[in-house]
Amino acid sequence: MNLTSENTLAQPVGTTLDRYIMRAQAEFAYATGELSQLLRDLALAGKIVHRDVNRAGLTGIIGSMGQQNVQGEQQQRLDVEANIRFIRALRNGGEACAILSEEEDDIIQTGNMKGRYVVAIDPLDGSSNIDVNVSIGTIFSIYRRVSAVGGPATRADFLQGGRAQIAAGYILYGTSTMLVYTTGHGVVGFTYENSLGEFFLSHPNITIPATGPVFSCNEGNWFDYPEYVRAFLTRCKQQRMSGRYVGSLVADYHRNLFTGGIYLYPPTAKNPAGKLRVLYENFPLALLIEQAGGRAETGQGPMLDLEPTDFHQRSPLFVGSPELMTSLLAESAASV
Ligand SMILES: O=P(O)(O)OC[C@H]1O[C@](O)(COP(=O)(O)O)[C@@H](O)[C@@H]1O
Ligand SMILES: [Mg+2]
Ligand SMILES: [Mg+2]
Repeated sequence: MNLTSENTLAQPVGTTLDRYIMRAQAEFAYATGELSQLLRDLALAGKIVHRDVNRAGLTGIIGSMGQQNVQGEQQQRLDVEANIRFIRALRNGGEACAILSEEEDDIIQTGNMKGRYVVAIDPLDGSSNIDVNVSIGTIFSIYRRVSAVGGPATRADFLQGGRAQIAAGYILYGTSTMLVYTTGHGVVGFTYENSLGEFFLSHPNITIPATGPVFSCNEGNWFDYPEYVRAFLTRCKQQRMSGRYVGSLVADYHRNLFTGGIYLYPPTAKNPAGKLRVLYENFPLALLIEQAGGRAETGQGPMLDLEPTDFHQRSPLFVGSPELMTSLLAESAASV
């Protein structure tokens, strides 16, 4: 037998998401498999949205839907498409009793009354980049319900607070499609293998570098930024850090997670309470970053300590490498 050919033959393809989830589940004696199934349902919808995103220009799922969502934002066709895909997958999966989506005014009761989980979701993040072929994503947050199993979900199920999340993650539809999530035991990343239709383990233990070369914010809002934010950004520039801003939260966040850096969406004149939504953007990304060794803040304290009051509540978001966050907070403290 020619050894070289044996070494090159049948290269292992890696650990599928399914297998990884099963192994992780086996580590928890009390695990019932419901959360595992929920993660699979999200991954399935993610695969379909990956396909829809990839061929949007051919299938005509581009452009505006000609209607607004509860945020007063123009809905893109892919926003609506992705929303339908995730709701359907979670409804059919049977584990989520209710869903809160960026694209829906109120809670969606799935009819899975026995379901023990609720999901808050941003089905398509980075809507302004959809039609220009720039990376976009999906962001999700999972809670164990506090309402009685067997009945409808309630507001309280979604307003438990960021530290009550039992899992959170995102799917990035970029140069490759990746699923990144945490169940409170570190952060793990999977890459989608198109030809096999499977997510494979590619990043077993993601941690953010203590600092990094990147600051990320929409400087078009510069004149609205609080003084301490401008002072911090000025120092970043004096240190010749690089400004990087895709305009898709998931893509900017993902880059910084790997290179080290800081993402800032401060209050602006247009969004005095901040632009990004607490329940399906800020909380899930804050849980992930803390699990990866970074920090997330509102400007008034840790993001995960914010007590949510409304489904589509917004807040400022500052998130990234611990050392950069510490110096931003020092700037803020000095400005008081
Ligand atoms: O255009 P701006 O003001 O910089 O805002 C961009 C931000 O808004 C968002 O597009 C908001 O998310 P959605 O696309 O899900 O509404 C973020 O992805 C992005 O970081
Ligand atoms: Mg978003
Ligand atoms: Mg969105």
